This record gives sequence, C-alpha cells and structure tokens, in this order.
Amino acid sequence: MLEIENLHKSFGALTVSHDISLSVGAGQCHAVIGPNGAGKTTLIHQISGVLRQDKGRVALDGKDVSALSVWERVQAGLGRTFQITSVLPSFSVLENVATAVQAKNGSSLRFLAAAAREAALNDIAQDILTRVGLGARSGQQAADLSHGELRLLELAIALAGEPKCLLLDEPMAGLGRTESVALIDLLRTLREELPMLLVEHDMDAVFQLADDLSVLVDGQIVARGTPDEVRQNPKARAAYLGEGSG
Ligand SMILES: Nc1ncnc2c1ncn2[C@@H]1O[C@H](COP(=O)(O)OP(=O)(O)OP(=O)(O)O)[C@@H](O)[C@H]1O
Repeated sequence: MLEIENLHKSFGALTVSHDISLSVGAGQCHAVIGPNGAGKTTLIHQISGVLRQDKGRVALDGKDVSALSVWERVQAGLGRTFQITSVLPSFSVLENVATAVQAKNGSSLRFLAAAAREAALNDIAQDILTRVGLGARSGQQAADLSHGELRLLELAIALAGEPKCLLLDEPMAGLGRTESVALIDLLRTLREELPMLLVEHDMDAVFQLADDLSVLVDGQIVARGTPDEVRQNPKARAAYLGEGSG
C-alpha cells in the first residue's frame, strides 16, 4: 500500500536519510524506531510531503506521490496524525471531525439541501467519534479535551479523510498509562483494515502493534524484521535497545 524507495535527504553536509526503502502492506503496521536524532521525523516529513527528498520515491497504492504537496497526498489517501496538533480549539469536537468529513465528501453531498447536508456530515462525524471512543464528547469544545482525548480527536480527523494508509508520528507521546493502553487497543483494531506506518518511542506500543520493524540509526536502516527478529538482532540491540552487541 505504501512504498518508500531509496529516499535520500541531506541538510548541507549532514545526510539524514541514506537511501531508505521500506513498505507497508495491506493490514500491516510497520514501525520505525531509532534513537533521538536518527532521522525519523525527517523520514515522516518526506513521506507526508512536508519535506522534499533529494532522491527516491514515495508510492501510495501503486501511484507515485513523490511530487505531490501535503494536501494532495492527503487527498490521494495518505492520512496522518501530527506531533503538533491540527485541531481547531474553538470548534466543537463534532465540528472538527465534520469539517474534515466535508473536505473529503463535500462534493458528493452537494445535491442535498443545506440542513440535510449538515445532518449527513454530522452523522458520519459522530460515527467516527464513537469509533475512537469520543462519542460522548462530541458537543464539547475541543479546547476542553484532555491531552489524550486530543490525540484521539486527531485520529478521528485523520479517519474522516478515509485514508488508504495512516502515518502515525509518536501517537503515544504525552499519554498516561491508561490512555496508552486504550489507544494501542484502538490502533490494533484499525490496523486490520488500515495499513499504518508508526514512528514511536514507546516500545510497549511498538511491540504490540508492529508486524514489521525498521531500526533507523544515523539515517540508515540497520536492522529490520518482525519484532521478535529485531529483539534478537545484535545490531538493533547495540544501537537502540541499549544492550551490548554480544
Ligand atoms: N531543517 C533541518 N536543517 C538541518 N538539520 C536538520 C533539519 N531537520 C533535522 N535536522 C537534523 O537531522 C537529524 C535528524 O533529525 P530528526 O528530527 O529527523 O530525528 P528524529 O529521529 O526524529 O529525532 P527525535 O526522536 O529526537 O524526534 C538531526 O541531527 C537534526 O538536527
């Protein structure tokens, strides 16, 4: 579903992505882990279109999206959650999601009268909110949500775009234990129908969610495989898991 081929990016003399290739298949979660400064954010930014790669290619569902803008990639089906929140704080929770539903489906609902269109958008938004566990919070102003609820709202906004693949950039950041467990459960359910590329520091989340793992160090993938394979890989243990290579 998502294919990254030989992505290469330098900032001046510093090469931050060295010919990175990886793929995310249908129904799969592929996680990228690595120490601070390894180049994870730079990689995600090239995939989402925030940064343009020097070389290489990003393809979504067989279509080359390398030259598209961020918004064009979202329209092509690349959903993403942001480390910096994309929520509109003065809007209600429902309005935040309904706005995203409208951006995706507005033209298909244009034949409806205004009131019916609004009801249809709200119904779709409410279903998505229920799915992520925020159904009871739809009338709240987004500014009143807790940090954990905001992360769920971001996810709901991403789902409203009906993505073919989801980029998750540190979704567990700042969550408490209970919230993390709930989000991991939700992502496990979503993974069945929505392939994901996950960048995450929380190893509990990574090992519970990932089918495939790539370990990024100094802009290069030094190990890859299933979580169990990576756990056993001396290079991965030495580079990231904080153990000796023996
Ligand atoms: N715009 C930029 N100009 C110059 N150097 C940059 C730029 N963006 C990132 N870097 C450098 O690229 C390297 C990789 O940064 P990046 O943020 O991608 O790492 P990361 O793995 O996401 O780190 P973290 O886990 O701390 O978020 C770092 O050395 C960083 O200082």
